[in-house]
Amino acid sequence: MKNIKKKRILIPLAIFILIAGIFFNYKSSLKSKNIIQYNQFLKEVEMGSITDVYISNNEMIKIKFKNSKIFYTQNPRTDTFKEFLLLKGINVHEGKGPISSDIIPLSLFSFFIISATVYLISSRGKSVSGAFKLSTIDAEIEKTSGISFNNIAGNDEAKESIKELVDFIVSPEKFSKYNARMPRGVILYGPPGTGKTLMAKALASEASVPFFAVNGSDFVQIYVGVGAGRIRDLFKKAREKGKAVIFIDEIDAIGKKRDSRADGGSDERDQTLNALLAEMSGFKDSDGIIVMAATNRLDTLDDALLRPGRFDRHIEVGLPDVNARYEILKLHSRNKPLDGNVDLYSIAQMTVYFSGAKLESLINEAAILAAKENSDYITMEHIDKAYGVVIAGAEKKDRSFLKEEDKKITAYHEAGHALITKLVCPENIIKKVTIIPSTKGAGGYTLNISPDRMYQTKNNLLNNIKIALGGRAAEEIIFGKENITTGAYKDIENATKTLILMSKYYGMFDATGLLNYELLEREGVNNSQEILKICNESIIKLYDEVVALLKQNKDKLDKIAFELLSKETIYNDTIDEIVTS
Ligand SMILES: Nc1ncnc2c1ncn2[C@@H]1O[C@H](COP(=O)(O)OP(=O)(O)OP(=O)(O)O)[C@@H](O)[C@H]1O
Ligand SMILES: [Zn+2]
Repeated sequence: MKNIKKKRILIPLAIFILIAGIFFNYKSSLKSKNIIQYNQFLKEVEMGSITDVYISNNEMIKIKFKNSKIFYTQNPRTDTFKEFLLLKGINVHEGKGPISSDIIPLSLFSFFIISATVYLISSRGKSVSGAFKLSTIDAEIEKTSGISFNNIAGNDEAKESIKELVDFIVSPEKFSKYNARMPRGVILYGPPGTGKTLMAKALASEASVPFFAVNGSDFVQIYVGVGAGRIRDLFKKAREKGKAVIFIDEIDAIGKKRDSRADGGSDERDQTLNALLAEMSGFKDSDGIIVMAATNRLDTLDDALLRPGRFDRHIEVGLPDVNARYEILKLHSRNKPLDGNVDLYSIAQMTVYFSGAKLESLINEAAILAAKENSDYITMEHIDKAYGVVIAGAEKKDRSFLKEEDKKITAYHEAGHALITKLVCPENIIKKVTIIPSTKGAGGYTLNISPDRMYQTKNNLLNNIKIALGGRAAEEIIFGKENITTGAYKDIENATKTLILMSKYYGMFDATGLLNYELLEREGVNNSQEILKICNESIIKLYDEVVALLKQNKDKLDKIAFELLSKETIYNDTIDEIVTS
């Protein structure tokens, strides 16, 4: 009896001494090792003399030179440090870095002691609560304090939708009292680096709840059943905390549509997906847990994920337009010494198709260049140089490569849609015209809202076709018949669909009469030539009318295109102003 008591005191004491030993050993090993200044480190990186960097959370990080010598330098703790090194072709290791040989025996010994303690405690009846289970995932609670919606510029609509969720987490009772179904799953979709993670963090932070972040790919490429176990574990952890935001980045890894998967779907993924769906339907509305998932493409996700009660809120997070880029640049240069000659608005203008992440890295790259030169300020020259670095580091498919000419084509194409809308359907409201690509359109898009009607008249339908043709017609007028582009693909598809409906089902053309051609076909009466003829004749006539209309109003077309080129996104009032002037 006495013996055991003694042991209980001895063990923590031993552990304490050991840990202290390791700590001092580590500190003194740092002291005795070579430290180089961060400036010097950057120079060495440029010269290509560094092969490996071990990123950690420590104050100093370890670096390995070509000649295998080990040095330490200050940890810059910037978000893009890793990418910066990778772009320079340096091997980056995350975590603590290789344990130096002098620490290994001590570590082994302390591991032995700790294991023994755990064994002792557990043998006294308490369980180790899955601490060493394979199925646990490192869903650590990430720090979100200090991140608020103010740290996110642009994407106002997405921000508004997410702000609404704060209330659902903070006071779910308010909604459950009315039996209102609380949103459980939210999907944020849009191009990489547009701030999806940032939005999820801001939600957790503003609601003051823990934030659990995992990546979809953490759940695959492991043994069957483990992914599902990890999901259950993640939710268990979150539930233990009460309210929480769970963030699953790259949900595609577990939630891709079956037919689009290269492997035709694996049991492992299905099990993981099922576990996720089961967990999501498992918690009560009043729990105050929200699951957010991020993807670059909504259309690749399995429908099972998107059904009501699951991820039924879909919020688009798009690339910033020029004003949003200006705001993002301001945000990220707030704590940096900018020279007076730096004009952030003109930088915003030259960074079309840049994501927030890319703008952040542009500013950071410029800061590194300034630091290397020991310059007091970050100047426009640094930013120009950094622009080259960021562009060069980007992949080919990246849109920031798009030339000025493409921007002009998109601007005229969208201006054509907008102008025809106002000319043929003045009652329509153009919510937004933009040349920034999104999921709504490959080039840009024109969001046009017609008044609600019970029926569509023949005239309405013909006008819709004209609006669709406005894009191509503008291209032809401005750039010539030989230079029309593939950008009208969707427009032509829509126009064709409408014409087929009008002739085949609605009986709207004299030439094809009041007949339902589908029924005729079923009865063996094949009249598809008639349909083809009327569709083709109609579209030629409509297109000619659209071209004539645009030619008559070419000054307005130019004005709208010009506005689009300078502002990238314009709204109804601007267009009305131009059209009615
Ligand atoms: N709208 C924005 N306002 C301010 N900073 C932004 C914005 N968008 C992106 N950033 C910057 O880019 C970084 C990366 O953004 P984040 O990780 O949130 O993007 P993401 O959409 O989740 O990207 P991914 O799809 O690659 O996961 C942010 O930490 C921030 O510094
Ligand atoms: Zn179009």
